[in-house]
Amino acid sequence: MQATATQSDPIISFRHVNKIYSNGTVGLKDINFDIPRGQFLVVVGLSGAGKSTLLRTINRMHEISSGEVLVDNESVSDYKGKALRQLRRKIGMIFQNFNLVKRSTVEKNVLSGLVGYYPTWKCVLGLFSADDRKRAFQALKRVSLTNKLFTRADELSGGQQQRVAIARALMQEPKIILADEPIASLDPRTTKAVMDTLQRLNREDGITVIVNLHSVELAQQYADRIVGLRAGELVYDEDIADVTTAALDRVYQTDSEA
Ligand SMILES: Nc1ncnc2c1ncn2[C@@H]1O[C@H](COP(=O)(O)OP(=O)(O)OP(=O)(O)O)[C@@H](O)[C@H]1O
Repeated sequence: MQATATQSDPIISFRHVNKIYSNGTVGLKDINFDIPRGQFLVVVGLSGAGKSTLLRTINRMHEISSGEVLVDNESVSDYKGKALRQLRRKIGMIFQNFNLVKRSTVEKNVLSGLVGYYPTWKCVLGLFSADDRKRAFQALKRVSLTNKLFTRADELSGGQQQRVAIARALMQEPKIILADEPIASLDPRTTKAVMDTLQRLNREDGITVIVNLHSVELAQQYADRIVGLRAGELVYDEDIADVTTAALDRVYQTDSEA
């Protein structure tokens, strides 16, 4: 079944991907594009354009209706059981609302990134090895938060919580990070800290990063490439060198204006 992927193969490919929700809403419409390894891709579009849906088809948080999503040349729809858990391990996910256990310490939250590696009961009981604790510390070092190891998550600022969420994702040693509006609830200064952290992981560790953003300005600042969705369709796809604000604005036209 496995076609071994080489470095030059795209890490993710969308082939005629359609997603229709059970209530009939079209989430994605014939999406076709490849994402090269190590790219920092930003997805933009109006609210409801399909950005979250697109991201969530990659780790199968959402099932597609037809077409294929390939990760490392393999169709994610074929993954079951252990293979699906392994797929999800190599894909870290960052959410707008951080998804931390607020009453737990930063260290425990970061260690919970190992949930795909340990039996769940071990995670629940907090039975982690000294080596894993060291890894958690290293992950926190990458996001500059080692001084908060034993602080409760709900005592941190939003930006710090998001960096804990990134450290948690790093415990999976991911090849891909999906970030769904990671800075939507942050102020400009903490936004920069979070985006800089994602950029560093992309550049230094070669992690492929895919970020959904509302801000075109931020997209232009951080992306290697920007794709734009409108009503579930891919209507824009440019490398950053070719991005113009005027062309990007068209992504934000409503159907009546388009
Ligand atoms: N579980 C669901 N059931 C039915 N329709 C859904 C579901 N989730 C999303 N949709 C619809 O699919 C379309 C795409 O939604 P999606 O959340 O992917 O957009 P988005 O671009 O991420 O929006 P936002 O920027 O507001 O997060 C929208 O019309 C939305 O209402």
